Amino acid sequence: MRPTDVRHEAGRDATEVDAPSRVLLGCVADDYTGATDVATALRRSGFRPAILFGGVPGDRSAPAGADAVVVALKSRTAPAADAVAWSLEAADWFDELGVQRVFHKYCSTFDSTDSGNIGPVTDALLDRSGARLTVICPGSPVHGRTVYGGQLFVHDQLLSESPMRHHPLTPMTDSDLVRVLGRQTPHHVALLPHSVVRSGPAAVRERLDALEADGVRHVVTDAIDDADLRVIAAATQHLPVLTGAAGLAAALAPDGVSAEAGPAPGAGRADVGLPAGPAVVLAGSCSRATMEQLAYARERMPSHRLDPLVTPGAEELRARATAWLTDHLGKGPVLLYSSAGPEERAAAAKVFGARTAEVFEDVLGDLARVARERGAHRIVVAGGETSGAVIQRLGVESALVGHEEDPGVPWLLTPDERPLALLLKSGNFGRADLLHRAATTGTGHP
Ligand SMILES: Nc1ncnc2c1ncn2[C@@H]1O[C@H](COP(=O)(O)OP(=O)(O)OP(=O)(O)O)[C@@H](O)[C@H]1O
Ligand SMILES: O=C(O)[C@@H](O)C(=O)CO
Repeated sequence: MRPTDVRHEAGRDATEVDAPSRVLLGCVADDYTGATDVATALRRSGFRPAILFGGVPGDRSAPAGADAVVVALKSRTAPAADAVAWSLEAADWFDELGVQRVFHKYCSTFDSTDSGNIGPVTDALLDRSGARLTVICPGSPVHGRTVYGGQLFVHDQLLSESPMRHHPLTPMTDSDLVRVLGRQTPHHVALLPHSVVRSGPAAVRERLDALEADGVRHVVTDAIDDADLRVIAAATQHLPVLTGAAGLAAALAPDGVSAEAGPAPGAGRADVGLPAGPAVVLAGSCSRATMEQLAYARERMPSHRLDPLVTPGAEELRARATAWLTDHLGKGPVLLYSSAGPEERAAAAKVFGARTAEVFEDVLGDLARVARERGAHRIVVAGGETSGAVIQRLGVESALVGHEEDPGVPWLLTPDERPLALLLKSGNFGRADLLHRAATTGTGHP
């Protein structure tokens, strides 16, 4: 399967014929659920995005019919040098496609560590473009992420007070983004305060120019609602590199001029048909929303927990889960999960040590492969890293972006004769019934 053998169009009916189109925007996303989140935001704002998993496609050609391409990487927790190299490779490809703007998509909760990777990747993209300044804009009101005074809020909590402080891979214990990014880059970081954003695009542009003249490279932008993001989008049309989360992407506009007006009503809303057939939910996310969704789903569908205390070896864990899956698949939607709270995670770490996350990702990825081989038509995954492992193991290179099941969580359809429907859910996204709903809607199962 080559990405160009299929149509990657996202905003139209899947039977329409693609006309060649110019790729206006290249987006490099640091994880797979983040890539689907930004692709669906672009779709909402009127773009026709294509999503490419794992890096630049082998034949380097433009996906047919797309005017935005999203390269999904699994680079959020990779060594910084790898994250930089993969992102630059994507940027080189964007150049070949004639792309004029690059968007670096990272998590709306700024998931990163002091060694990267938001700072190093942004610096590398800026160096390459020759631009001297960009914005750092994780605010994404649709997901409850706002920035005020440079402090990142998750709904009504500071980031450092939110459950993100317990994240297994990127615990976020500081809400001050100027400070957080300042530890990831040797360059000058400054704040664009909300009072300036509220003054409109001309005031923002004037402040950005002044900050650039002062040698500032990274400008953390306050944004508390979509109107703020539209102002920022309108004021940064001259910048070749933008960075942020889906909120800013949704404020961009394909024609580059209507950013302040917002998307056309109904843009990108058409539903895609989902294939019928066995459905599997695989969860590795330990985030709060996922835990609530698991509690809801466990009461309504058969489930199996990957529990290292019951099977204290990776192969034993895999074998038991595989046997359970093959026994239950086909009788109705099933759920397999490793997700656990802080205490159970500490217990898991005693069994698997530094390899804990890797073991769960590996086993869940393998279960996806087994499910697909045994006829699953629908795979729902919770967690960005977990989604990366699943997509890699399934060998999926590209997908059509369909309608959103919940905000930021679109259906993806593989361009196969026997399409696979995938729902890659960011850890903290979705309503409590999302996993169950996604596994059952239209399957004839309650
Ligand atoms: N019981 C467990 N103990 C320790 N680590 C676990 C356990 N279960 C899963 N993990 C690991 O925790 C990590 C969760 O990250 P993942 O990105 O999948 O979810 P998330 O951070 O909630 O999602 P997102 O990145 O979309 O917000 C994975 O690497 C997973 O393997
Ligand atoms: O921005 C977000 O919160 C998500 O798209 C994400 O990146 C989760 O991994």
